[in-house]
Amino acid sequence: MRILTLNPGSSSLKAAVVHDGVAVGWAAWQSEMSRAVVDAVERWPLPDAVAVRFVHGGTQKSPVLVTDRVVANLDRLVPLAPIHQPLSLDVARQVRDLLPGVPVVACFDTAFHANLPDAAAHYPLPRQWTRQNRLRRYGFHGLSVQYAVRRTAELLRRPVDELQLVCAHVGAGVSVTAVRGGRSVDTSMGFTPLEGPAMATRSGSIDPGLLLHVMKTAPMGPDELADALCLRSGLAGMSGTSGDLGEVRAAAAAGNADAALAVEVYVHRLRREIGAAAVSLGRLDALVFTGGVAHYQPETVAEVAHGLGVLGVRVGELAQSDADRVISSAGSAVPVLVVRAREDLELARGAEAVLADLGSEVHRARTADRSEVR
Ligand SMILES: Nc1ncnc2c1ncn2[C@@H]1O[C@H](COP(=O)(O)OP(=O)(O)O)[C@@H](O)[C@H]1O
Ligand SMILES: CC(=O)OP(=O)(O)O
Ligand SMILES: [Mg+2]
Repeated sequence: MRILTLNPGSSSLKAAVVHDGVAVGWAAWQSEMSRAVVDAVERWPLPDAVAVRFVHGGTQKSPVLVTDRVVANLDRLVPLAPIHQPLSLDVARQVRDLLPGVPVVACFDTAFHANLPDAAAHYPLPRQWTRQNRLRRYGFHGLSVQYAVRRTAELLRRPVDELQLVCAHVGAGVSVTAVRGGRSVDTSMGFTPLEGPAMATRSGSIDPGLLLHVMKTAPMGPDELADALCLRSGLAGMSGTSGDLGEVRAAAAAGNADAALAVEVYVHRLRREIGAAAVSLGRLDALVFTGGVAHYQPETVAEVAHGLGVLGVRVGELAQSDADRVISSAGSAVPVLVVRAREDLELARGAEAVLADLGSEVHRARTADRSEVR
């Protein structure tokens, strides 16, 4: 079965064709996103189905076939993922128009975290707010984490059920998840993908009291505030350069003190979240890094890992490599791995599962029809 996978992230749109579980074509767009879907559809032969990544699926626990009703429901979640959800909706709408008759499946980042323990899922806020607004930690990057966990189990030759690990997804968005026996038990992103470590252009967690102070001293509307926290903060906001860590590092090396501080804060906050995730587990069997930064910028992974001796982590010098691998030194009490983010494979699995369910529903309906006739 050929699945076209479309993964709109905050800094790129990635497409892949996955044939019977194996990726056979890739493409990525960092700009001109409006042309990206047309390009992707024209580039490869007609697929059996299309899978689209949606970061927010609310309380949805598994992928679903995209219908007009599903689109309307996902549209309501736009305010909870303002820099991702509109793009995914746009991609799904375009692909349905361009490929009528080809099933489109929505796969959700949030699904992997749908069964978080209560203590991790709840915010200590007034009960009425929580009920009225369905406030909870949804968690994101679930498709990436789910793949990284499976790949880690393969590389360590251990069953997923037995592994307790921390997975840091370090891309334009950054999150840290604690996974016990293949299930998410805590994660740094929350009600929206704004909580947690500092990110490319997102602030990550900040003191809510600080926001109250800013709102009093320099009043602004919710849209302006959202713009500042989602697009003008993080590495970009602190350094005054860009959200790309490679560029911020280059600016720091050229003597830009703001850029140097931005990298320090970024690394510090990521370590802090890894420590917090580790204590949500009974023991730490592995620490896994995935995402664009983990893949392309090993110096950042090494720098983060060097500060994690308290967790029994030891990592030496690292070179860039395309291979998924264990990067910890021989004496490390905890294996550390870098695994390429493969949301494409997870998206294809989701689409295949939905199509298989639809196939068996049709089969059940036909069998029921026949027995009624008899
Ligand atoms: N070819 C590359 N060389 C160096 N760094 C890269 C490269 N590609 C991606 N990155 C790093 O990864 C980040 C994007 O990560 P990614 O996981 O692809 O983001 P997203 O999926 O959110 O768009 C970039 O900001 C950059 O820091
Ligand atoms: C959830 C999220 O932040 O995704 P991305 O890193 O792809 O922007
Ligand atoms: Mg991404």
